[in-house]
Amino acid sequence: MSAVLEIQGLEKTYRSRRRGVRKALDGFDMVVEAGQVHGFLGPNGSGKTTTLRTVLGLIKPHGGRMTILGREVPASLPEVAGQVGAIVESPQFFPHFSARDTLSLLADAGGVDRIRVGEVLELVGLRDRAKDRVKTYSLGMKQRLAVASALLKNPRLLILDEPANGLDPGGIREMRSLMADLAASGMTVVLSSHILGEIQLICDSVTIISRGRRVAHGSVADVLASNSSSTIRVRLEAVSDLPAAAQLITGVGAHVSVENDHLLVSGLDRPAFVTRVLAERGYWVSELAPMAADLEDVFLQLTGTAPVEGAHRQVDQSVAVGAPAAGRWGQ
Ligand SMILES: Nc1ncnc2c1ncn2[C@@H]1O[C@H](COP(=O)(O)OP(=O)(O)OP(=O)(O)O)[C@@H](O)[C@H]1O
Repeated sequence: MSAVLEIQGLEKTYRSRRRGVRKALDGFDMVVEAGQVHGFLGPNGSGKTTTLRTVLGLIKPHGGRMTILGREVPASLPEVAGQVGAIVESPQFFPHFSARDTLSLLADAGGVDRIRVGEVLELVGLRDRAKDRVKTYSLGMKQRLAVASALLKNPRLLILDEPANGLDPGGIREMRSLMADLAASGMTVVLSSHILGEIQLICDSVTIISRGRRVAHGSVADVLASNSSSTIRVRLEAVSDLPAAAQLITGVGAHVSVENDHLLVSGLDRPAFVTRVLAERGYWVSELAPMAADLEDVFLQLTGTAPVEGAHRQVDQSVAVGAPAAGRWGQ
């Protein structure tokens, strides 16, 4: 596999008289392989938009290296720009234009054959409303139009900031299948989103950013596996035996919590040991199951943004958890 987008050690510091100095990107790394749908995740204010805007040459970084399709950017942006489609922050459209007029105008300006307008309208599901004025569109329909405009050039790399924003459940599902179709056609898609269940369904790989640094990356399966705790759920044939069983397991060095109808056990190298310890004392295990973490669990854990009872987390309050990855090119 070859990388379509590589970022190494990206630095960006914002300075303003009122808010002082704010380090938005602090040595950030990211690698996106060809043909993948790559999820870019992070809490509010963690640096996602700054990264995407920097990649697109809209913001000047203070350090680091970036390549798109193997070419250094921003220096080579003029050469690669024709192969990159992007929506970063909701684009504004003329409210009195129809979707077809809007896309025709953009096609003409970008030297794209007008035949492509009909194709992208079909792809994003706007064909039947293409002649209506944009001002009559719902938020989700405007979002579809934005995606259509990014697809006009049939780009090799498509970058979408929150593409599912404002879409209804049916629209989200359609967006998911559109992403899958685009990736199947060879396009590489990078999408930032806060809808983690959706990312888990759509994406082949992810990068998680927290406080301007990468805290996890890789295939969704690997990120889940390497960040899942080794907690196992233990059920017994008799619920009334749970407290005594908990004591026994604690006695062999595991950490145990007693839940309603099961135990949660962690800190054991060999989970099957639980079965033996309990069986020896006549307690019969009816279930021994590893607890599967989902992307939301991992995200909350890595970014330190899980809700805390009685506290109102402030946007900059994510905790730097875990060291940033080594960040060599091509990793
Ligand atoms: N123009 C700017 N001037 C000063 N600070 C800025 C500017 N743009 C962004 N920041 C700050 O940089 C940090 C990163 O912001 P950024 O918009 O990249 O986050 P984000 O991950 O895209 O957040 P969200 O999920 O809320 O869109 C934040 O603390 C933000 O306040």
